[in-house]
Amino acid sequence: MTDTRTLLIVEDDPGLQRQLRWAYEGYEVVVAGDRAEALDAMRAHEPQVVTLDLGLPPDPDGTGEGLATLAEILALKPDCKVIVASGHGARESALAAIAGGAWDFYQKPIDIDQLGLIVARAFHVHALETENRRLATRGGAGEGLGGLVTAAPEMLKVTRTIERVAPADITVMLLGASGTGKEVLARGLHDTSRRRAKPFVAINCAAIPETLLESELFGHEKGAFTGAVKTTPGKIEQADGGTLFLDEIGDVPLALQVKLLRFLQERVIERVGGRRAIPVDVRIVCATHQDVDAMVADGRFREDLYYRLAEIVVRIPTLAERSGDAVLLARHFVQRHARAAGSAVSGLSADAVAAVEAWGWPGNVRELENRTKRAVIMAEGKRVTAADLDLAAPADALPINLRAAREATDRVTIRRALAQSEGNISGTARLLGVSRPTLYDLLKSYDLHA
Ligand SMILES: Nc1ncnc2c1ncn2[C@@H]1O[C@H](COP(=O)(O)OP(=O)(O)OP(=O)(O)O)[C@@H](O)[C@H]1O
Repeated sequence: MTDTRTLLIVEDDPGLQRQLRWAYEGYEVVVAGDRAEALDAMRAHEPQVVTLDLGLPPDPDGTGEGLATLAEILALKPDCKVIVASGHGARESALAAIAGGAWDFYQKPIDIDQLGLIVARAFHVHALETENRRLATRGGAGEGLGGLVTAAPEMLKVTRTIERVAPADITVMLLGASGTGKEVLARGLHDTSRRRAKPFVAINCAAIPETLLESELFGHEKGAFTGAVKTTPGKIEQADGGTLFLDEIGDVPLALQVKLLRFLQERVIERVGGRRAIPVDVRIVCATHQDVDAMVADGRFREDLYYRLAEIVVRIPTLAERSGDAVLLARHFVQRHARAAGSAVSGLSADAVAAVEAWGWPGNVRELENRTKRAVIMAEGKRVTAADLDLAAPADALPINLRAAREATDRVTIRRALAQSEGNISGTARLLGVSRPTLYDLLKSYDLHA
């Protein structure tokens, strides 16, 4: 971990190199003359900000070499802010550079003061972004709507939509893969609506045999069929005044779809075996992991019912599509399950974080929850490891440089030693063969806690 602000200047003109090297105060300035030197400097110095001349040898009059250098810099260090200098065909090359991930551009000839302002702003933005990432991975984001945990912009957009539609009595259809949190969102919607004091009733239409689904939904009168020993209100009636969540709506058979449609049009139900029309006031939220559009197209789902149910359609991203959420949720579940199990496990090891980030999460949040629950029981140390989560270590990509590799190893080793000595500093220092002050320095610089 370094707090040094390092600026890499990629410029092939020796005169300009000299001028720029001494132009800025407060940064460690490194200069490179071509692509190879620039990449070496990236690995050696890890600059936060780069100024890049697009006209580099062997193509000093074009932009090809500069753009290729830009791509390689960003592949090594995606958070790096690259400011490109364009001389020739300024507009087109600037646009190409921005499309290629450059943060900003300026036009040659260079105005040192103006460029200085752009560079200073780039450092400022980089520092802010780093801090935000640090807070997010520390678990800075809290629980929101219905106990939902997220810090991902993709998911925050969904929760904002839910909050916006909650007060109106419109029907909402949630589309998303299994385990993405459709029921959590439906409950969140109910809790935010004016119906919150009334019941929230959920029914999974796929989990109930077709023959029983009708009476589950609409209820039945005593003697309506063999085994109907007493009159029983259905889920729709139970939800009166509140919200009915129809999960896996795509699994409702066509015959029952007709009855559901009639209820939505007339807002009255008839129990199985009954003759009385009973008025019911419910708000319907439904969900499915199936492609309802395709089901409507080939006649497996009634189009008229679809339009009644889907006044608003909300698509829920998979866990893999929510940037940063897998680690955030893993931390959340580890804490929750550890508390519930009375376990001393308090977090994730570095290899667990890497494995959670690399995993594709085909079973979404439910899979993550199940794995962390099991891992909390399996964990031997204070932190859950990748092995506890039963996740293979991610493929070995070469880290940016030896220093980064050492830091990763240091972190893992320090965490293990801390776990073994149960957070005792003297014990950990002894295990690691370093003095207490050295250990304190390491903990501070790696932002680790005993
Ligand atoms: N963002 C989240 N924050 C906290 N817990 C979550 C989140 N998303 C899902 N969960 C938890 O994950 C589990 C699965 O969520 P949920 O049942 O809502 O998914 P679903 O999409 O309705 O799944 P299915 O379609 O299989 O019924 C639940 O235990 C839920 O509490």
